[in-house]
Amino acid sequence: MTELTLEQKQHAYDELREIKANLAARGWFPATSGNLSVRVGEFTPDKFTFAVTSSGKDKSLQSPEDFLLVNEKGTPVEATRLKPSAETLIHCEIYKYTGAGAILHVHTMFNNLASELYGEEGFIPVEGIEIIKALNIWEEDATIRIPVLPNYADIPKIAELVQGAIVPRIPGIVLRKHGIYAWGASVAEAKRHLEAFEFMFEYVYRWHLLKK
Ligand SMILES: CSC[C@@H](O)[C@@H](O)C(=O)COP(=O)(O)O
Ligand SMILES: [Zn+2]
Repeated sequence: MTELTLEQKQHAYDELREIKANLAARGWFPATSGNLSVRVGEFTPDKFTFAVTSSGKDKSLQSPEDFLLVNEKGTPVEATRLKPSAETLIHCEIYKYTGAGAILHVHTMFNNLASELYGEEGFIPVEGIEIIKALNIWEEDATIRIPVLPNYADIPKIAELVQGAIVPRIPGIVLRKHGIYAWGASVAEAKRHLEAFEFMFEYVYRWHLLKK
């Protein structure tokens, strides 16, 4: 596998900086929550590198210590005192089993509420709303199920469940009362998917209240 160039690394950090500021402006990183990553360079399911947010940072602020490069095991590939996101192993599993190019994780009120509303079912059903097309699902009145996993404190225990939870046409997994991981081939695609999911969660929750 060829070495990453400085330009590749800088490009990944620039992309992360831009999407981080965009999502922060929406209030999608309350209380230091959330993490983001972009894959860099060559990919095989057993060997890849990605840039990820460092752990515990206020993601609404910018600093020179916001990102670092890690390998497919979530281990830093360069000497650094930065710690990768506590949830890096979940990113590792998503990359391994989807080959995605970028992953965005946010905690929002609506993803937490929807995850709890359907937590026992293990998926959030979304029926027939137009924005499903943003996931590249074009059939009329499509019904989709967004997977929900339990929110164990032990991240490796969650990571073990990721492979089995991935539904090929649904680029996202929700952790119950925690948040969503949305991915795509690029940052732009992951952002479109994330925005669509968040719209769906708000719809599902509000519709649930209206129906009563
Ligand atoms: C401060 S609550 C959020 C964390 O526990 C975690 O869920 C999270 O999303 C951010 O962790 P981080 O290690 O900064 O990537
Ligand atoms: Zn989180």
